[in-house]
Amino acid sequence: MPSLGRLHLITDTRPGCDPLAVLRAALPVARAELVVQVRVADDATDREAYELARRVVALCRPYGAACLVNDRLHVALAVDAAGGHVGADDLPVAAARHVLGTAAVLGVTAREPRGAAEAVAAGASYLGVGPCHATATKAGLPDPIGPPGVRAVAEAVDVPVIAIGGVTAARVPALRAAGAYGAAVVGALSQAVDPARATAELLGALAC
Ligand SMILES: Cc1ncc(COP(=O)(O)OP(=O)(O)O)c(N)n1
Ligand SMILES: Cc1nc(C(=O)O)sc1CCOP(=O)(O)O
Ligand SMILES: [Mg+2]
Repeated sequence: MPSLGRLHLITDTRPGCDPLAVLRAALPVARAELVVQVRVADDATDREAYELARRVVALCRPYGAACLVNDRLHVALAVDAAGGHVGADDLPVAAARHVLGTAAVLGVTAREPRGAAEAVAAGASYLGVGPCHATATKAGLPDPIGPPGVRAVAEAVDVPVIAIGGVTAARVPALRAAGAYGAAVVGALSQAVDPARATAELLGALAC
């Protein structure tokens, strides 16, 4: 697997959001440190997911940034993305690896050490671990695990741990100290007044 970027930007396709504008601001700042995960609403069509992913891949390419597709691995393959991300309601990890092939990046959601180790054994390249903090971006999540929960997973696996859920630049140092390799964000960039500056702040925190 090529080296994984530390800052994962997950597209925010809620009404009023402009994920491509946020991406255009973030890319020149983060370049190959950026991983863009194309995530659309569950009721979005495959065609909508494909069109967004196709644009993201094209924007990322000149910067060497990777594009992953959440849930819909056929879309990842169709747009020649670097890989995908799956969780408990998606294809099982081994099946996802089979679909994507050995060279692809495969992210898997893990919330505790045992599930994390199983995901790695089944083919995960990295783990999305959270929710680290409370978040208004996604409903129905379990209680936040905080930096101690991140540490428990990070100590159980040998793949990069990407902290997710309520991540801000101010919260990154504690997550890094707990063993997180990087962080995935929606609101910290999508809701930022100045997404380029917010990108720089997150990257600065992740570099320490
Ligand atoms: C980096 C990262 N971590 C966790 C998730 C959550 O994935 P999942 O549990 O499959 O939930 P949905 O995002 O599909 O609603 C993620 N997408 N990225
Ligand atoms: C998509 C997603 N998955 C999570 C998980 O814990 O599985 S938290 C989350 C949303 C993260 O958004 P924000 O950075 O705005 O908190
Ligand atoms: Mg999913």
